[in-house]
Amino acid sequence: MSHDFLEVISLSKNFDLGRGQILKAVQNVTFSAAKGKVIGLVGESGSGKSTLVRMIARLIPQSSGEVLLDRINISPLVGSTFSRHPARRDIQMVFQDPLASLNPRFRARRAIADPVLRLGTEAEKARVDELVEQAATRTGLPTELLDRFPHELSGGQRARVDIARAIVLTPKLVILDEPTSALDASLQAHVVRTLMALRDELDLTYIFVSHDLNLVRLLADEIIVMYQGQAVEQGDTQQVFHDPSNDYTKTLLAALPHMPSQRW
Ligand SMILES: Nc1ncnc2c1ncn2[C@@H]1O[C@H](COP(=O)(O)OP(=O)(O)OP(=O)(O)O)[C@@H](O)[C@H]1O
Repeated sequence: MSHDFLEVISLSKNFDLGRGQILKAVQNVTFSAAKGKVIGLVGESGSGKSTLVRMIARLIPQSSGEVLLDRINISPLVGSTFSRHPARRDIQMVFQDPLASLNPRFRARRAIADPVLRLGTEAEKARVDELVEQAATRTGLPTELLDRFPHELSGGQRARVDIARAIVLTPKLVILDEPTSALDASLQAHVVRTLMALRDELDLTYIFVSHDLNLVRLLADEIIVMYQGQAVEQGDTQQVFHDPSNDYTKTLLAALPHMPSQRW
């Protein structure tokens, strides 16, 4: 039977707010992604995007539902249990603000080496310097910057350190949570081009979380629109943009300035 590389099945998350109040942050979201595809996840603030991707990355447990990566059901594993599982290295996340996610006391070289030292095989650990330099080169970070601390780098360079760290062990799934939102438009375009080149080179699957519908339109093969915890619209990106079925999506799209549908 054919299967998609990533399968998310009816995934839900309830937060107990106390006093009998339950917040349904994510409700029964189902989607799948083939290898090498980019899934764009959009929706307003509070719609459940981060909660959904944090469950997929096994940072938090789901209330119900399943996540399968390459047919392995990883949904029983979370946090430290997942960190010891062989599938852990296959999923990496890139966060919104590298200054917040990078350890200020680690030079870029050490930051990028971190997944190798924690999750790599003995053979990979033995060639950590080579792997770090390869990842830096792949992400367009000049290797002479590897001995700098995060505060000694520009925003674009920090974003590249974060991406290099995510790809150093050549994962299969990379979750990008608003990775370029702290950057200005021209830097954003550079970083996005780098991400697309890496996707092609390493056959990565991306989940790209963004407020920016125009960016998602250019990048994503498929799109999921979240609204109040539910996936209210999902499907082929061009189809969703040309013929949205859901009223909320129609409102979102009507608010967009016209953009040519070029690719990066
Ligand atoms: N640990 C938590 N405890 C209680 N409620 C939470 C928790 N984490 C998130 N929420 C709530 O779940 C809902 C979804 O939040 P989430 O961060 O997933 O949204 P989002 O779409 O990623 O928003 P943003 O674009 O602002 O990052 C929000 O109402 C949020 O307040």
